[in-house]
Amino acid sequence: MSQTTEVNPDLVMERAKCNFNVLEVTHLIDGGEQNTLQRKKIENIALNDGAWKDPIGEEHMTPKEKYENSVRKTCIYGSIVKNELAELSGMESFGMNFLAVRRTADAFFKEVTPLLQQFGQFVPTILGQCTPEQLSCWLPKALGLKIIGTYAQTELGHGTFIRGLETTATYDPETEEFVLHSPTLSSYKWWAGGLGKTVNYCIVVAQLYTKGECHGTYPFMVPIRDEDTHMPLPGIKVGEIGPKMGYNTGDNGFLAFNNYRIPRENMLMKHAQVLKDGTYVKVARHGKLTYGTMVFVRVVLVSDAAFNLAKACTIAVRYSAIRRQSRPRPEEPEPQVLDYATQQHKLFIAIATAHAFQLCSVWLWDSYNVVLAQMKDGNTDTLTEFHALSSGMKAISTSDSAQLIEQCRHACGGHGYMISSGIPNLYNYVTATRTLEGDYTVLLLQTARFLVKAYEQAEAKKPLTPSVAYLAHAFSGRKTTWDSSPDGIIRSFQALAAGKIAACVRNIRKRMQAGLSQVDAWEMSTIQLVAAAEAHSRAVIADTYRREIVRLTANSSPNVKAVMEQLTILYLYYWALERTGDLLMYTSVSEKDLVDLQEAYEELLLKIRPNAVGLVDAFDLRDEILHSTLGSYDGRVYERLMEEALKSPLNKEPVNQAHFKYLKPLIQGKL
Ligand SMILES: CCCCCCCCCC/C=C\CCCCCCCC(=O)SCCNC(=O)CCNC(=O)[C@H](O)C(C)(C)COP(=O)(O)OP(=O)(O)OC[C@H]1O[C@@H](n2cnc3c(N)ncnc32)[C@H](O)[C@@H]1OP(=O)(O)O
Ligand SMILES: Cc1cc2nc3c(=O)[nH]c(=O)nc-3n(C[C@H](O)[C@H](O)[C@H](O)COP(=O)(O)OP(=O)(O)OC[C@H]3O[C@@H](n4cnc5c(N)ncnc54)[C@H](O)[C@@H]3O)c2cc1C
Repeated sequence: MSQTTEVNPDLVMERAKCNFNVLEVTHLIDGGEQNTLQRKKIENIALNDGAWKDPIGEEHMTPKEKYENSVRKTCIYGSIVKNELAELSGMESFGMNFLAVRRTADAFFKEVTPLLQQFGQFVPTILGQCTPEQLSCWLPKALGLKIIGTYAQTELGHGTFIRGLETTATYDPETEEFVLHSPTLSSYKWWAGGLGKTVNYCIVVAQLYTKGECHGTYPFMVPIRDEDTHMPLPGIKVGEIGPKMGYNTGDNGFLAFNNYRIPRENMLMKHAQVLKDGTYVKVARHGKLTYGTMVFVRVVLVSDAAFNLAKACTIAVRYSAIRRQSRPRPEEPEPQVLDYATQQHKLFIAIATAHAFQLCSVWLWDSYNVVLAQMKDGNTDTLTEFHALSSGMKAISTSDSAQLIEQCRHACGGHGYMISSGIPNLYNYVTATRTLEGDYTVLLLQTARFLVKAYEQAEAKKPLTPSVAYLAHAFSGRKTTWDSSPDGIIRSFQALAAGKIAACVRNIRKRMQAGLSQVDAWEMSTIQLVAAAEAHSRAVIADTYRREIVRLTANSSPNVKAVMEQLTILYLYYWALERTGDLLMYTSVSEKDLVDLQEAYEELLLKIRPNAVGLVDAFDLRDEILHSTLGSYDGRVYERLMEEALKSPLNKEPVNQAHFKYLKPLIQGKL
């Protein structure tokens, strides 16, 4: 942890007040002491020589300078973490090295590296979609950065509806090549990260045509720029899409093909093949295995949501400890804003949520590895449930994380609005993750498809998979009895998810009986279906968080156990209070129970308050990674804000020329 000599006295006081061993919680979050040591080792290698520093503040650079600076730092960073990147050669290796690379990358890039997609999607797609021969050809090149690539699926006209993509890959048996073509403006590839200027290769998702028949979308490895001159190859039109809310150093791009030819071997053929004569051979047992990269990235994004939220609450809690405002008791000094109950209400749920998502992401990752292992043995039975689960968790974690990061900004008042606070960049990054890799609503509707089918299984008394086992109790005809214990609240969350799914099924059936088609009845019910999928995903998250904390703290010291338990219960109370209407509908909760719950919630905030700074210190986020004037370990907030203000190019001269050119003539009435 970085410590400067002078630490703000309020933070010194807060750290003295903390009653648990901060390092023990850090180990818990990292998944064990060895992981913490390994992470710190990589952080030291990547950060200690200051290579992440910018010549001038990135926010003062032009877009072109920002991009070039980001490429410069990518090359430095890539050479520093070369060994760790090379280890990403198996999807199972999403361990501490991957997470440490992810964390340290944020010291180098306030927005993103143009090579994000090289490791976020290009390498994972090679790993998941290639035959062994293709893998041995492309993986070493991609991992060794001999080729730089991205993943171009989305088009100007379609992102969500993959089956609607228009780019075509038509097999020509005469030359044993695929001809890639963009027939319309809406078929232009759009969005792929790094495509604008950086990459020379691209995995392109296109509609496969052979022998006059369309076989759906498949990925193709496509060289788009000359490996020597980096010029776009003939038949390729490529460029950058322009300024965005965030990701501005990521050169997202567009791409179009004019009857562009690639060898037959460049179709990624793990799940289907086109033989030399043009015969199409389907290998995969499950129709959606070509969507595998998306499933992988959705799992990664849950961990990313946790990490970014941890950063935001570290900033906001440390700042709230040093910020003093208002004088409710005239005889006393102004309190730290962290002492206001409303401030605690804004912030402590953010800490608890960061823990919840972190633990869920590890659990989801382990479950994913089980699914992958089964698929290696040819068994795809669990993929459907996993797709529903990962879709729901990705949707909720990215959306909640973005909302809570914004709440952290509110908690920092005016200074939170400064770019130098670090929060705006965090928000701009995370809010995009709600959309990319599958939009929030769209993914929850995928979860809902699975839930409706699971409900029908339960109704028919057929066996249920673990994440929906609670549906077996949905047919008792009685409201679930309210019980404010943690297990009782989780049962209530499951009851309201079950109630909402049942209501959806009833509505769909009613509408179909009234003459609507299945598609129309489903469409009319989608508002409720999204709510049901949200309730289900929240029940899974609450249950997983609680179970994992109980398991992980079984041998913890008493105070660590206590504070971890308090956060878990806070999470449960918070969401119960957010959903009082639903609880009244689907459980026996009474008005008095809810009044008691609100009171218990407020008391819990008071109990957590002395440990708040210790809790965010336990995330162990180095100042270099936080990039925040408000959130540094030493709490020298005002000094840092002033230092940053003086870096503004407008402060380089006492009077700006605009005064003489425009204002003075206006003042003198000469305009
Ligand atoms: C040197 C520097 C180093 C720096 C290192 C840094 C390292 C950092 C690492 C960073 C990590 C991550 C960064 C990631 C950045 C990501 C950027 C974003 C990239 C993108 O956005 S890429 C584009 C993503 N696009 C999407 O997600 C599209 C969303 N749409 C879909 O997923 C689907 O099309 C759909 C909406 C789900 C519907 O598809 P479709 O119409 O074909 O299917 P149906 O609705 O008809 O359903 C049929 C049937 O299939 C089931 N199903 C659907 N999808 C799946 C699936 N994926 N798996 C399994 N089953 C699936 C569905 O449930 C139906 O089943 P049923 O018939 O009901 O039984
Ligand atoms: C920063 C960023 C980086 C990206 N990087 C990449 C990349 O590297 N490669 C790549 O291929 N793509 C990339 N994308 C694209 C991204 O995957 C898509 O934008 C995303 O999947 C959403 O699709 P869309 O834009 O088509 O939204 P749309 O589907 O057009 O969504 C518009 C609205 O319609 C709603 N909607 C759509 N379909 C339905 C439905 N069936 N039912 C109900 N509502 C619906 C949505 O909920 C949303 O409210 C990136 C996007 C962003 C923002």
